[in-house]
Amino acid sequence: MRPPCRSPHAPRRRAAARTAEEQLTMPEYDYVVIGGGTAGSVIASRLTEHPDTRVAVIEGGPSDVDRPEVLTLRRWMGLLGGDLDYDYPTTEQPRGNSHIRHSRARVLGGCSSHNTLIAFKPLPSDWDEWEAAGAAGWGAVQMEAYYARLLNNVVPVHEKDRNAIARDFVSAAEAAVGVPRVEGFNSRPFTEGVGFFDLAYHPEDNKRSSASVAYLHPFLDRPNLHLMLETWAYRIELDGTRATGVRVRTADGREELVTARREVLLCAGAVDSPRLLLHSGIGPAGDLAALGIPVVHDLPGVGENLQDHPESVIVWETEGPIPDNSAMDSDAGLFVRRDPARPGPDLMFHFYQIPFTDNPERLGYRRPEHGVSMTPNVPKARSRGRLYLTSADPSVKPALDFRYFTDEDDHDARTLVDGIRIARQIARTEPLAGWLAREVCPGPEVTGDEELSEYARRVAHTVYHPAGTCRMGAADDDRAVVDPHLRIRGLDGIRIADASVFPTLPAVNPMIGVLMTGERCAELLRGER
Ligand SMILES: Cc1cc2nc3c(=O)[nH]c(=O)nc-3n(C[C@H](O)[C@H](O)[C@H](O)COP(=O)(O)OP(=O)(O)OC[C@H]3O[C@@H](n4cnc5c(N)ncnc54)[C@H](O)[C@@H]3O)c2cc1C
Repeated sequence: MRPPCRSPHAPRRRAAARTAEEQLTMPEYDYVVIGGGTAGSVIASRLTEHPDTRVAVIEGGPSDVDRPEVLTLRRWMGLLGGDLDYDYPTTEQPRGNSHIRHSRARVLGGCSSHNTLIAFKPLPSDWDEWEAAGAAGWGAVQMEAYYARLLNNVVPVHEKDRNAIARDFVSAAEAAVGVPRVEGFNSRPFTEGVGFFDLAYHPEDNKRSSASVAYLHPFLDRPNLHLMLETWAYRIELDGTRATGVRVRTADGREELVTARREVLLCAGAVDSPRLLLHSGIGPAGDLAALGIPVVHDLPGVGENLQDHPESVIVWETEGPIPDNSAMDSDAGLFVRRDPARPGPDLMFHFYQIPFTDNPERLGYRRPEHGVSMTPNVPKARSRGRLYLTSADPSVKPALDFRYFTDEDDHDARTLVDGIRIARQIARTEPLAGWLAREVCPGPEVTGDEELSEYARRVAHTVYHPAGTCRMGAADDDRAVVDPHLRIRGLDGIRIADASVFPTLPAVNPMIGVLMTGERCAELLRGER
C-alpha cells in the first residue's frame, strides 16, 4: 500500500531523522497522532509537554524545517498542485465547476504549511451554532480560552506589506458598501467590516507561523516526541471496539504496526480522516460492503456533511503595474451582512492584488498582464455534499462530491451574484476606481441575475476549506461521528481532532478554529488522565 504521492525530499533534521534503532527503543507510545498537520501539531506538542508521555506522530509528508519554499508565506501559490500537495479532484458538479482541485498539504504542519494563514477567531455565533447542534461545551464562552493559548504569531498585516491598491480597496469598500473599517478583526466580534487581515506570520522575514513552526519546531528535541515522516497510515487497528494502533507504511517501504497504550488521535484532515476510517471498515456498512471492505463498525455519518466555502471571481485589468509589496497577495477583505436577521456576516470577499483567472480562462477569458481580483464567497453555504470511496484500494483517491449550489432555495448561488454586484459597486468607487482600466471577467455586459449566476458558478473556486466529514454531535445523535469529547461513537481509545469534526463551517476562514480544536482536544486528554 502506498501514499497517493511521495516526495524525493529526504527528511532533514534530528527529529526528522530518527533511526530504526531509535524506534525500536520506542515500540509503543501513549498516544499515536495520525497526521502532523494543523491540529495534529498542536496536540503532539501539548501532550509531550509532559516528559513521561510518549507520542508518535505519523505524518505522510516530509519535514518543513529549512524549506524556504514552504516556510515563506508569499510562496504559497507555488505549492499548489506540486509534490507537497495530495491534490484531490471533485466529482462532476452539475451546478458548479467540476474542475476544482482541492489542495491538501503533504508536509509537516499540514495545510497551515501551504495556506495563506489568514487568522480569524471563529465568531461567537459560529461556536454557539455548534453547541446548538449538539456539541456541548463548544459554545463561544467556553472556547474563548483556547484562542488565548495559541502559540502562533497572529498579527495584523504589517504596514510595509500593505499595498497601495489594497489600501484603496479598503477605502472604496468602506465608502461604497457603508461598512466600518476594521483594524484587528480578532479584537472584537463583528458582523460587517473591511480591512487588512490578521495573519499568522512573522512580518520581518515573511516566515510562516504555521502549526509546525509554532508548535513543533521549538520542541523537536523532546525525547518523548517521535515524528515518523513520509509515513502513511493505511489502517486503524482495533481489538474489539478498542483502537490499539495504526498500520503504517514507512518512508523506506516497511509496513509496521504503531501501537497506542492510551489513544489514537486521528488528525488527517477533512479528506483523509474519513478516508482512513472507511478503509479501516469504519463507516456506512452498506457502502463498505458494496466495495468488499469488511465492516468493522457501522457508522453512517462518516464522509457525510461535506462542506466548503465556495467562491467566485471578478477580475479587472489595472492601468499599469501594481506595487510589489505584500504579505501574500491577498491581504485585505470585506464582510457584509445582507440579512440583518443573521447573527454574523453572510458574504465575504478576499481582495487579490493579482488577476486570478485560472477558472475564467477555461471559459475563454484572457489573463491581463496587470490586474486585481475580488473573490466573493459564501460564509454559510447551505449545500451539503459527501465524501465516499470508489474502490477498496487505499491508493485510489476518494470521491469528493460537494454538491455545490444545490441548496433548495438557491441561497449559495444568489450570494455570489450579490457578491459580483457589490464588487462592481466598489470598483466604481474612488480611490480604487482610478486604478482600474476595465472589467475583464465576467465583463460589464454580463448583468442579469441568470447570466451572473451562470458565470459565478462556472468559474467557482474553493477557498480550500473542506470540513464536516466526521461531524461532531450529541452523544445520542446516531448520524454524528464523534461526541463532544471528540470520541468516535461506539469505539474506545480513538478520537478525531481536525476540520472534519466541524458540525458547520465558521463564517470566517477556519484555520484558527482548527488550532483551537487541537488545543481543546489536548485539554480533554489531559483532563481525562
Ligand atoms: C491553499 C489553502 C489556503 C488556505 N488558506 C487559509 C487561510 O488563509 N486561513 C484559514 O483559516 N484557512 C485556510 N485554509 C484552510 C486551513 O488551512 C485548513 O482548514 C486547516 O489547516 C486544516 O487543518 P487539519 O488539521 O484539519 O488538516 P491538515 O492541516 O491538512 O493536516 C492533515 C495532515 O495529515 C497528514 N495525513 C493525511 N492523511 C494521512 C495518512 N493517511 N497518514 C499519514 N499522514 C496523513 C497530512 O499530510 C497533513 O499533514 C487554506 C487551505 C488551503 C489548502
